[in-house]
Amino acid sequence: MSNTARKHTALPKAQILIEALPWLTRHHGKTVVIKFGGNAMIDDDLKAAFAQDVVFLRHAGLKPVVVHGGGPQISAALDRHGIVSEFKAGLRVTTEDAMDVVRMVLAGQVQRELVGLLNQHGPFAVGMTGEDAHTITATKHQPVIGGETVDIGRVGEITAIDTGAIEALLEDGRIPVISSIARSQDDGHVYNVNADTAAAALAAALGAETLMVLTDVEGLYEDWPNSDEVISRLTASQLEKLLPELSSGMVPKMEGCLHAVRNGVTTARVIDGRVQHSILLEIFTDEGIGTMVVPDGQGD
Ligand SMILES: Nc1ncnc2c1ncn2[C@@H]1O[C@H](COP(=O)(O)OP(=O)(O)O)[C@@H](O)[C@H]1O
Ligand SMILES: CC(=O)N[C@@H](CCC(=O)OP(=O)(O)O)C(=O)O
Repeated sequence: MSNTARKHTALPKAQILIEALPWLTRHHGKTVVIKFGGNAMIDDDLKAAFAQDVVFLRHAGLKPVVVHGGGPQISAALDRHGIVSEFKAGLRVTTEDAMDVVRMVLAGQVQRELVGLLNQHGPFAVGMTGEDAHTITATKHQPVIGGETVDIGRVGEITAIDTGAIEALLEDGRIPVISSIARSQDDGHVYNVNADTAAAALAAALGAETLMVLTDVEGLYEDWPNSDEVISRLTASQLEKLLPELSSGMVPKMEGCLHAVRNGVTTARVIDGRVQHSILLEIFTDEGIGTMVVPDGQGD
């Protein structure tokens, strides 16, 4: 191929990079908390593409922080240990024995895998749990279901976030990868925290620009499970009205998005993690591809 022909074939690629420039300019130096849900970790290609996207953001001058889930992986491990998985109010009933398995799977398996994938691109990822350096502190969560307080074991309600360790890592150019386990403020043990809740609390405490929640649906469906019409944008107040109608995994996700935008985060997005490079797709589309939650007063 001649030099001129080579230049011509490269031109569309240059144009694509330039198209991303406004987004990259707006987000330069900003912190982005990305929650990777266990249900979105479907196959190796998808996980590898996720790692590429996160490293891309890091090289583009953003500060990505990864918070990961692992619900299905925990359920499979509990099953192998002969422990039955039960959820109440969208949260896993976590006995002392189950807690050991939760910690082993999140910190020893899922987090290690993501750290390994990210570090194929350079010495970036550092794995930690909310226990480390008092990053996440919690007390026993006691949900009220049907008017009664229910004991769901070692499930934590976040009471404090210390962003010191994460900020030091970001300052050093690293990518923190955080498992949703909290230290207990009550005893010497640990608590199981829903990963969406942990990601939202961290996004707010870090003053993140964006919270991106990658899951296994296109976004928030308007009338789930009857229709697949995705709500593309909603304000905090609109979301608040909708919360009582939501079910299962969407409850902590949307409560988290609401908490984030009510506490300084500019946008919270629920996006389809089953789509390869879904994070980069957000950069190239103005409104994004999933559901975007914005603070009140922004186009409502
Ligand atoms: N209104 C809704 N829109 C989309 N999904 C919903 C809705 N209500 C409940 N869901 C359920 O929430 C699930 C996502 O939450 P979850 O299973 O906890 O995923 P993750 O592992 O990514 O956190 C979806 O797969 C869907 O079954
Ligand atoms: C208290 C509670 O329910 N904790 C979750 C933590 C993992 C998680 O949230 O994983 P996903 O994001 O993949 O759902 C659990 O035990 O499944």
